[in-house]
Amino acid sequence: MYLETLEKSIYELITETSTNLPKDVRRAVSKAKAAENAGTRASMSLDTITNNIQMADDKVSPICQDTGMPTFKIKTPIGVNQLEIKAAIKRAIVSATKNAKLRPNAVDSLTGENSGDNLGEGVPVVKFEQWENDYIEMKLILKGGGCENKNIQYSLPTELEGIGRAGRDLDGIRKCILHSVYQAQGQGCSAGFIGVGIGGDRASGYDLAKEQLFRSVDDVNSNSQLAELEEYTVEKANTLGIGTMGFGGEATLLGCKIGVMHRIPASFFVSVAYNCWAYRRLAININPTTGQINEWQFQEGEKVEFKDEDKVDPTEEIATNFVELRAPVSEEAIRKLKVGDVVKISGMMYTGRDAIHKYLSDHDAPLDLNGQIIYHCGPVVLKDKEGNWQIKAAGPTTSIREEPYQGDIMKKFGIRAVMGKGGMGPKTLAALSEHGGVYLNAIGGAAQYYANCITGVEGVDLMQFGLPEAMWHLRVEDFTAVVTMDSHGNSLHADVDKSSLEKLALYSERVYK
Ligand SMILES: O=C(O)C[C@H](O)C(=O)O
Ligand code: SF4
Repeated sequence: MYLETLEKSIYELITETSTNLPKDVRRAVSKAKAAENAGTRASMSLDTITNNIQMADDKVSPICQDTGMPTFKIKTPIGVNQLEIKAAIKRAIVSATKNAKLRPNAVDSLTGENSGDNLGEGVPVVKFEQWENDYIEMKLILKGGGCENKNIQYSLPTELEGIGRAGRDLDGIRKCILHSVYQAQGQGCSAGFIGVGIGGDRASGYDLAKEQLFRSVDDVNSNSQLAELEEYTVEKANTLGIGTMGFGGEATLLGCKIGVMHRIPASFFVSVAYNCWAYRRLAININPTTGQINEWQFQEGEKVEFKDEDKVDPTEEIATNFVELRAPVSEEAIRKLKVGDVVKISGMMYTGRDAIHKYLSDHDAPLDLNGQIIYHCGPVVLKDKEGNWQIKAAGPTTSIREEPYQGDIMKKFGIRAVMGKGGMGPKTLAALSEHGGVYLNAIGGAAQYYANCITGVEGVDLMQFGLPEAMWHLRVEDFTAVVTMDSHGNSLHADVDKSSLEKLALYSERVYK
């Protein structure tokens, strides 16, 4: 009975973490929204984000389609069987995946094969400790890949772009932390949160950084020097002008938590774990005799509900330069689009992410892509009772990973628009000019919001790459995104990068003597 109840408790923890954003995070997002100027792209993005948070909660569906690397940190009283707990975690993971609370995310690194059930070598991550308390504490974080890719580790002393030399002292640490926010730009779905680990070695430094992500957004560091640095970082990072999704704006960083540990003389690491706004982490206290949940953590304070009064139609706000797009799109129509335009797509689009881009670079496409729109997305899908595919969550993925392939593929197949998040680099920008194409930025993490714009799945190709990586043929209606790179050589991402680097340089002067 204990084991059954324990599995049920863990299943509940997974479901809540994936679908119901913690109260402290909601308050931080709500505060950011209040600080953003109405009518801007940043405030439109935050509206989409808050709508999405509410939809995920109401439907008990994933907030973001990337349900991340499930990471459990557990403390047990002496005598509790940890092997049984690990086995129960695995069973709960398999059921949560089956019920589309988690996307199948475990991929064999050598063969590329998706295990389909979120189990694999080293997945999930489960770490145990013992303690003297008489209950089990189980913490879970679902940290997605896009923000994980923006983690950074500095080895001091070092020379940093924009902000200059970072020495082996508190001021050098300060510079690394500010630089970490700059280098993430919008790619980790800003506005984000950072956990920082000072000291340790490369592995324990990152562990310490990630441990900080389990602190409450509103707590105050017990080390007064670090408390000051946390506050300083949030204040200054929000002057960099990166903004939500890197569109520019006031809200760039919603929280900074710093931990410190000893190091060995030759090493001095500052490790930064970046977490997107979809900051999914919760914890439960479990009765070790019954397996029942005694208490949920992160429950202090008000739960902000993002209800109807907040639901602004994003297209209404910036209606002046809003454009309808329906594939196949002509070169002429694409060349009319400019950075800043908001498009509303209806009709067909096709998903393609890492495996598809590599495949298309040396194979034919499974269908005619001339004039079509490619969406960088790995959705959560579920087959219904009639055997039809249902899209359960479908936000964009980080596009920059496709930079080596994108331009060539657009030209090879006549693709006119690619959509994802975080922007792309100079090679794609040049191809957009040459060929007549645009890059569209969708709001990262808004997986429920976008799933709602998908009216049907009309086919799927290349299933051998696994569900998230397959090419899904999606019929959509009023799917909204912003043109952030156009066919005239303009890139909002390049502009925001440049201006935020200039602002970062303003913090080169020593602050800590
Ligand atoms: O894998 C995904 O769907 C998204 C990923 O978390 C990303 O941010 O790029
Ligand atoms: S898509 Fe964005 S919100 Fe979702 S896991 Fe990746 S970084 Fe986070």
